[in-house]
Amino acid sequence: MNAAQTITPELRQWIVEQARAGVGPEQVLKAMMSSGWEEAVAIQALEQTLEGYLHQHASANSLPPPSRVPLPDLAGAPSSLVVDGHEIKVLLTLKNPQLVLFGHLLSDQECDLLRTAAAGRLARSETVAAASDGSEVNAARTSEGMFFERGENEICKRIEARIAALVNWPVENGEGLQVLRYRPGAEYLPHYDYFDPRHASTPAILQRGGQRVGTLVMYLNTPEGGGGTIFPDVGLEVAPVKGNAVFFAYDRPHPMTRSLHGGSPVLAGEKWVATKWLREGRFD
Ligand SMILES: O=C(O)CCC(=O)C(=O)O
Ligand SMILES: [Fe+2]
Repeated sequence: MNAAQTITPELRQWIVEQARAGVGPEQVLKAMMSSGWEEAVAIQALEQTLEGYLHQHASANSLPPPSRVPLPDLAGAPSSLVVDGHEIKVLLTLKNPQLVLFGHLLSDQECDLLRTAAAGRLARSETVAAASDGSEVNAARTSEGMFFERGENEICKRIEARIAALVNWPVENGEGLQVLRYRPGAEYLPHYDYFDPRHASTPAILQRGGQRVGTLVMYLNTPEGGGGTIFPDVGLEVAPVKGNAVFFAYDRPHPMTRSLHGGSPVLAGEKWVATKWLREGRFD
């Protein structure tokens, strides 16, 4: 850095004032350069000052700090990714929420194998209880479901390895696959998948693997009608198509991630999904 151009407290304050007044960083940069700042020094001043400001703002507003999240490698905007010889289509991406729609993540045969393996073990779905420890049956969630242990059988192992490679996240940080079946009329009202920091049961849940930071919902069949996965904050509805999967990541347990989502009511036929939740740390 040019020793003659130091970032004084006055300069920092001026930069923060510009940000508060809604002046874009490009304009601030332009103003700094026209008053004699070298571009590289000005950019550094801007970045350092605004980063510090954002952190202070976050802690003052009790925002949890961000964590690393699982993400596919989409450098070069590929139309497909090959994972272990299996070609997965990239059909749609969103930045906020961080979301990717994959095509053909599972083969028809893999979908059928998972459904068959799960069918005999389905029970009415539960959600985390709001007040006490443990879980409870909830009117917001009218599906039936079951959990496999991680690595429980060959089909789980194969799919878990594919997911880990696809989103660059250790297999050990994944929960066991969950399979859900929705009959006509069944739905899952909009919710967040992270554990609510305000719930009494959350600290105990977080001891095993930390927060959830990503979700992959895989469609195991194509319902005749309804059953899309909705993201109300951005007005997105993902059509449930056998073998496709929607992935979304959330870097902190906060609505600012826009990761609110739900399963809209099935109108005709059944809807089957397998959900994979990814934790910050090892889920042992
Ligand atoms: O069924 C869906 O489309 C969404 C499922 C879901 O949100 C979940 O399993 O957490
Ligand atoms: Fe969910």
